[in-house]
Amino acid sequence: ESSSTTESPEQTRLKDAKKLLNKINKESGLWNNKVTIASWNYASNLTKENLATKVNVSLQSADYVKKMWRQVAEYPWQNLSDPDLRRQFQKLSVPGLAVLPDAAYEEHQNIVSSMENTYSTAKICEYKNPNNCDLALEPEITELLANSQDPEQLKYLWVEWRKASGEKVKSLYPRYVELSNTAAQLNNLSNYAQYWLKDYEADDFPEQVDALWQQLKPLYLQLHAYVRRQLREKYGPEIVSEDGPIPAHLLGNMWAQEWGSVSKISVPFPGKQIPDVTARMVEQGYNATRIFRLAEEFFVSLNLTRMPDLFWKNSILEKPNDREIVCHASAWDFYDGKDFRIKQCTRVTMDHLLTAHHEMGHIEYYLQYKDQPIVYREGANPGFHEAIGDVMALSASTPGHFKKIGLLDDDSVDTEAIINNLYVKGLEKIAFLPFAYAMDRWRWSVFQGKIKSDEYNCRWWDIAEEYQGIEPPVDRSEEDFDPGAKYHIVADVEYIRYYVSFVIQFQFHKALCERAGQYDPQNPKLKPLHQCDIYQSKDAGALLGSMLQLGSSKPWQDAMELISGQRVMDASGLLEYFNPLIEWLTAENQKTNEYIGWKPTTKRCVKTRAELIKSNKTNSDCK
Ligand SMILES: C[C@H](N[C@H](C(=O)O)[C@@H]1CCCN1C(=O)[C@@H](N)CC(=O)O)C(=O)N1CCC[C@H]1C(=O)O
Ligand SMILES: [Zn+2]
Repeated sequence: ESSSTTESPEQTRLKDAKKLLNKINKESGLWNNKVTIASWNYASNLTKENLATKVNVSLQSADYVKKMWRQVAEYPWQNLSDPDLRRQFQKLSVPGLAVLPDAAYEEHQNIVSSMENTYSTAKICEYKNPNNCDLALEPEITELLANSQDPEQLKYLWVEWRKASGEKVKSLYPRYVELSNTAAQLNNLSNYAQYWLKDYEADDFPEQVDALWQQLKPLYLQLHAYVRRQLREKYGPEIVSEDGPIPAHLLGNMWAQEWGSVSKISVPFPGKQIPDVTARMVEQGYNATRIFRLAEEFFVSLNLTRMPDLFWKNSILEKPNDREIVCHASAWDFYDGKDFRIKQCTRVTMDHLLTAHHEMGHIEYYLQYKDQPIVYREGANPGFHEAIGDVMALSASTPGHFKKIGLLDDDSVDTEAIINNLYVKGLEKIAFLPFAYAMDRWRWSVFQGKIKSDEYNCRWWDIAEEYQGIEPPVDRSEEDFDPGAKYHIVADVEYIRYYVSFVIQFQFHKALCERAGQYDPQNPKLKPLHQCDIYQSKDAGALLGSMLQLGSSKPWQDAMELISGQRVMDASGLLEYFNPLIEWLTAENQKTNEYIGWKPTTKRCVKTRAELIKSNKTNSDCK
């Protein structure tokens, strides 16, 4: 008999398309879950067996992805009338590394796992004590680097870590680059840099990033000049020059990516309180669970979703003492709408309290978009995912909030206290920008073939000097591989997402503060942006939640408009937040007639170490 509904051909096509997408969504959800479980098992117990299982499951999943990819390629989805269905098919048509031929995919998996394993298990000997060679990056080396004020010890830690990590993976990197680029080309993209940049849905995204840097660089130059002076007064002009780059080992962080540790020797008004709550956390008996419960309480106060029971059951919040794991903190989505975890070798410090908020921001995003199709269970762009936890921390780490939760006594907001607070925040947020930019400026050039494998290290230092104004504590050569001393390089994780996050998190902060009634754009002086705390604002939580629920179902420009009313990244939030600090630093640098910027480094980067030894010998001869 004739069909009861007079379905148009287009309606039939849409129905078929939805059926296909539902099938793929179910299957890919199951495969993602299996792969994530195997990856978690390896990352939380670095054994050969767990690696074999992880690679094996990844290969099986890749077989499914290739089949699905061919099915999508043969399906006429491009002219479907429904833009949302087209967007889902578009994302499915660029599945990533899994479309490499099996042998190549297995090799890529093994190379990245091997580099990450080397990094995660690397140990060095204690300074001046070759009997103890059991120092790991977390917590030992990180804490020594943050707290030591012995430049020779700092230099030792900086050099030894690079020998034990980057140098060890140097030989693997060219093949990783080659395989990654092959995978990109199979995805119809010219190279792996293009593959990473596709998630930002803007052909001019590198230009957008550079435009923001041009706007923010003046802030960085003022902070850099002031910190260089403080370090020169501390360590002397022999080590810290008046107008050159800053020696990287003195900045309290293995990669000079955030300089919070130097606040104690350089804060503008030493008599005034610094909002470093580490001591109070230790005094009050904080432990890992209490740190994460505190972070959770902030999200719940906004009426966002609390952590599921499974989160507390399955997460690893402390470094185990019976096995090797990847200690670098991370958040995990198991794609079943129920299982979400954090793995963090938590220490009782303010830095780890902020990291806990960062990681939980990822979990909250996973929870908010858990009912989206699998292809949309991502950030609006990767920078959005990195920003959420930090936005919470911008409120949770104000002196006013710390006082509210009993971690700080003096939350005075006189000018000097404000400058101190903004200085500590600036060492975390402003110092980070050129580091994050440099990370992918180097990698984009490597993937685009502009940096060859025989110049990896010296070009890395050219870029670090150009953007960060830092120099290595000792001469370097192409026998070193300093990029490989940073987690995201060995773990195949794109980094411009953090640069984007550190700009847009202030855009989000400003929008949420306004929605919370904590900030008036007509009268910003009433409650300055840097004192805003959105804690317990259900209105702010509702606005944020509505953006998070989108996942990547809409272009990020739509998500940005929903939360902030703008459709672009805009540094004005960051500039307004730090304005009092920049004015103070500029005036201070003028007073001391500080050289703003840096002249070329005198440190060398050459082909071989032999060249350095030879030239050092000739130098000492002629002295
Ligand atoms: C400490 C933090 N660890 C990452 C993060 O949380 O982003 C981990 C490792 C790489 C990706 N990742 C994840 O957890 C993802 N699964 C989250 C997601 O994409 O869903 C980190 O690396 N940070 C924090 C600020 C600067 C940077 C650094 O420390 O250099
Ligand atoms: Zn993150």
